[in-house]
Amino acid sequence: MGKIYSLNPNDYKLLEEVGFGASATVYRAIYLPSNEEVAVKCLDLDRCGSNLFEAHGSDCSEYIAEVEEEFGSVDDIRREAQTMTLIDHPNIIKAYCSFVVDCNLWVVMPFMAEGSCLHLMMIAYPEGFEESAIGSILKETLKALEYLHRHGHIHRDVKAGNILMDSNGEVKLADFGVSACLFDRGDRQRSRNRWELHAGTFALSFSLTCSLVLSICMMAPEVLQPGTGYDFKADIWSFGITALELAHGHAPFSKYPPMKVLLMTIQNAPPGLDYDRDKKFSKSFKEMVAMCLVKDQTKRPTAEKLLKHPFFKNAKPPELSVKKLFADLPPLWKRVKDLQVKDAAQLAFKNLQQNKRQYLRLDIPGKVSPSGM
Ligand SMILES: Nc1ncnc2c1ncn2[C@@H]1O[C@H](COP(=O)(O)OP(=O)(O)OP(=O)(O)O)[C@@H](O)[C@H]1O
Repeated sequence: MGKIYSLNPNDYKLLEEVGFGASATVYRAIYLPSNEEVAVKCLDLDRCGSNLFEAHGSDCSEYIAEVEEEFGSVDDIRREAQTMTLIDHPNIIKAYCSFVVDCNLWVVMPFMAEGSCLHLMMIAYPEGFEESAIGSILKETLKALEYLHRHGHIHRDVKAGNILMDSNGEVKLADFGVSACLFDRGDRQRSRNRWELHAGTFALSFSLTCSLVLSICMMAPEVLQPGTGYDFKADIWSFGITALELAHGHAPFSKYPPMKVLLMTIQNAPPGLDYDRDKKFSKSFKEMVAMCLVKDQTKRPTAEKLLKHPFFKNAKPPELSVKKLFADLPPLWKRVKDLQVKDAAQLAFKNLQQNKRQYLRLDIPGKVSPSGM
């Protein structure tokens, strides 16, 4: 029997913010009864797809009733949270417990002291990691996918931002906010499918965490195309894109607007590692990525088969190749704070540029035209 965690929010002392996503903020926290370090993911239900909460002010019961009517019962959501607690694999973040606090869902999980691969690249490796670290990170992630697929789950959000690392080099796949159970039947699956809008919008789905999926760069062509079914092979595509993300520091097409990414994913040849430009990477790595990024999903390998590829057979244990990535860096909360400051500065600069453009376009009294007229 695993350890039991209390469902009383007062038993958790929230400390620094260590991550933020489309729908959640993640805190380092102390579980007071045992003085244990944990992570608490606070999902803001207000940011989950609709703005129902705004319409109801602070009346949470009315809000939850409306959520139930729209998306299925909150009991279903709780049941799915239970499934998360049953998942048991060394490369998958397990939820210890979850409960509703006001209009937030709190998910308590192990604290991964080095945060996500995405944050690490943003702070220290803007051009991506070296191949030996990539091999270890991908192998651990693939073991997690093999387990999930074997148990009938599709993760649906495989990306560098969902691969977490601990200070001993351990790697775990996180975020089941958008995972779906292949064995799901009936109303719950139907209500979820109602929220899967394809081409023309972002692929958007509602499940346990009401997550809004904006990770369009990672999505397989069949996921983005209306009317095409998809299965666990969609994770293999995202896994290939994640490999490129780790190799270059960003996903292919990430600088384009979502609609363009959607069209490029459907119409263009699949992205990959370039034999000339990516000289520093081995042939075996390039081949492995090319196997994942095949447009015809039936031709992509299963996770089980991919694990047998020579690229993974030769991968180093993560405590050798991953641990050294963060050897000289400040603690996670400090890195996250630095990123937030950088983001705010970039936003301020963008606004300034926009105001300048507006000023040059508008006929503002007292404005001196560039020609001096
Ligand atoms: N257990 C954990 N330990 C340490 N950091 C974590 C943990 N879980 C999440 N984080 C950090 O918080 C960030 C956001 O978490 P998460 O991806 O779960 O939120 P989200 O709202 O679902 O994001 P998105 O929808 O963009 O994927 C992660 O990228 C990671 O940096």
